Amino acid sequence: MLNAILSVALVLGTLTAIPSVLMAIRDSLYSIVLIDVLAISWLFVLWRGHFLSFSAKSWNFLFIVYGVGVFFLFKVGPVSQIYLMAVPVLTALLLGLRSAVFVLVLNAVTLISVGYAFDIDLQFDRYHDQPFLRWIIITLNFTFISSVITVSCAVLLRRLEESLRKQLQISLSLQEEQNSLKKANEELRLISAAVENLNDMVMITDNNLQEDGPHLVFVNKAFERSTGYSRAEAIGRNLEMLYGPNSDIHEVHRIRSAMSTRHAIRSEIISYTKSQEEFWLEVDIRPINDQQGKCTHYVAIERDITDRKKAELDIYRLAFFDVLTGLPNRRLLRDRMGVQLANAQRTGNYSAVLFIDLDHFKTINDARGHATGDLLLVEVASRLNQLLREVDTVARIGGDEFVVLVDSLDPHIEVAGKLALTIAEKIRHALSQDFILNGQVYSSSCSIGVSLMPKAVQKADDLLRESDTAMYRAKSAGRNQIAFFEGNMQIEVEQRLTLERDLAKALEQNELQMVMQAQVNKDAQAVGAELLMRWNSKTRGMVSPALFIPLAEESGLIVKIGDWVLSEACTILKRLHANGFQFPLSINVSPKQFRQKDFVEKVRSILEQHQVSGEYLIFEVTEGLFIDNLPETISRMNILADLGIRFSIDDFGTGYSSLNYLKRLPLYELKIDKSFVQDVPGDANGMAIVVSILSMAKQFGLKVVAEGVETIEQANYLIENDCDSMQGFLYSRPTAPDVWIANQVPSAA
Ligand SMILES: Nc1nc2c(ncn2[C@@H]2O[C@H](COP(=O)(O)OP(=O)(O)OP(=O)(O)O)[C@@H](O)[C@H]2O)c(=O)[nH]1
Repeated sequence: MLNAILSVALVLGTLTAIPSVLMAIRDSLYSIVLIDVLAISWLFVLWRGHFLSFSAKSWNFLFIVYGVGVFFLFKVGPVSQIYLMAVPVLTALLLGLRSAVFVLVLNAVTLISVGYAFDIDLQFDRYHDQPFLRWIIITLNFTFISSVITVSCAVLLRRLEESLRKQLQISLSLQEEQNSLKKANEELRLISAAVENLNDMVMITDNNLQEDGPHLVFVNKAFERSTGYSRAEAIGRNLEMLYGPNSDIHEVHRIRSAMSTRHAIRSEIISYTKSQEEFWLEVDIRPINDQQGKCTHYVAIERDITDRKKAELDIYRLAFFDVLTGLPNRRLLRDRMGVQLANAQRTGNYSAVLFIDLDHFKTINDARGHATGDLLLVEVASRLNQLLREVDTVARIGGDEFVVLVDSLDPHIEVAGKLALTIAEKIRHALSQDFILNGQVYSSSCSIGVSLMPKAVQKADDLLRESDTAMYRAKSAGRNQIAFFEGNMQIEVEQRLTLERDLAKALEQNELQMVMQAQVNKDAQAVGAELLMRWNSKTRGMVSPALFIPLAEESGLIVKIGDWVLSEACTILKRLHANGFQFPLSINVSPKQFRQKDFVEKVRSILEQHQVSGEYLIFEVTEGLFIDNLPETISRMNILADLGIRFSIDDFGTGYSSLNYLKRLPLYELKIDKSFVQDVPGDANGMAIVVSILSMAKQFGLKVVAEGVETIEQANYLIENDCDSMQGFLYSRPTAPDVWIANQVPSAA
């Protein structure tokens, strides 16, 4: 600022000085010329010189103006006051009010002292007689105006300065804000570029948990790449758009509940792409809060972990499953045994461990090669899996060794042992059926060791050892056997085994025979008869059918026995016909026999062989036949019905009891079980059952035979209610056909 004032003063001073100097020269006023030149030169030196400080320069400049003013006071008079007035104003401008006051005082002193002392003429025409008063008035007036102008200037300057400072501050803070805004913008640009190009999926949702919210407000490129949804398709939809049928519902609930309570959550969940392909996602969801701590959004960072999950699964499979058969291996078996043992100890229910080892497996390996041996092992695994329930475990623990874990059999050890034996029998039977491997037939068998749990202080390894020991016992007893670790159970097994062997022999040695029990109408005339089997063993005497028939079913002997029964029935029929009895014979057909693949063919060939029409045969089947594969059963029944064979449901009302199948089956007759017949006419429940069976049979157009009729009251009740025929001790005991015929001859003839 000072230099600007100096340059203005220099230019204007020079311009003012030129005419002044010329006129002074003309009037020979050389002192004025000298002062003008001196002042302009000094000004020039000050303007150019950089050796003085600001205040020194300012005081020099002020001194020049003051000096010129005082000089003009002497020489010129009135014009000097303008110079003198300029000095305090400039002082206020350059050095502040305090210095300006000093200059004002200096001016006043100069005016009064110089003016009064040298009686300077200032065109003030009054008080010439009182020169001191005159100079006081001049000085006061001058000082007054000069002070007002100086102070005004100083105040103005200060205000200006203050406002300038404020403006400077404002502009500084604006600058700062602009800088931080710029920085924030830059940061934002970088962050959004990073988020956009992240390999992880980033999804941001609003915080609307009502309706179908929260809704997506942002998804990055990785999301579009991984899911196949475009940004436009995803925005506005729910975060759960990625979940599907195999997403764990518990995890979905866990995520929902964390979001509803504004908590962060991490989860792993199966998700779906737009084209419904499954993939695993690791999900990390966090709430985003504003400055007041209120949740405004959620950010979800999700990563495709399908490969990791697959690797985990592969590792798990390798660690816990047998590669060849896919069955659990020894490690998983031991785990499950541990769990089962704990359960058994808690519930008191007995379970069983069956240790199965194939007999002479080495021979197949040696004769047909390892690959065929492997095929056999796979086939064995599949048969075992088919036989057992899902809750049971089938494991392969080495070479040709399999272990079956059967859960919760019964709270009583004897019952549990019997059940375990039945299962072991089923397995032994299943594995002794021929295997077809690569088109060739192989026969095999197995030895089974059984151990029951829990026993005191028993561990998984103890159980395995026990069943293994039992298995070796079965091997040493000749293979294709079952052995129990528990001694008392072993006795049962042996009894059963000998009974089974004796039964097989009984068939060969003609120890089995058929007896006949007539079925009569209301007039006590035979309209049919049921053939019943008897076993008169040479060594055991009469063996109860209740004992040997279930055994025959479990061991599979029932099929052979069934064929024999059919043949026998044909022979008996022919004998009856020859003696003039034209009624049909009922025989029992077990589900196992009925389900044999070649059953229909066998029936056809036996009928042909004996030259007997199917019309004279009634197959009594139980309701259990209709539980599995009903369509196949119906079609087989229809084929047999085409041969003339009729079907009767034995023990009706005691089993499956679904009326649905009655409509769909080619049935001829229902047999009321003797347990209901024995209750009539005394028991209200029994009567209700019998009456309802009779009326239902009528509705379906079926005949009814009542079994186990022993008293005349029972017979009368049944006749009164229109029962077609009766069978029981009241009319005849089961008798050998020849004896029956002989007894009937007089009346039949
Ligand atoms: N094919 C095939 N064979 C195997 C496998 N693992 C073990 N083996 C063979 O299985 C056979 C097991 O034989 P053993 O159980 O000891 O004897 P075995 O011939 O079955 O006779 P017994 O058990 O005494 O009736 C051995 O020959 C092993 O080499 C496998 O994964 N695949």
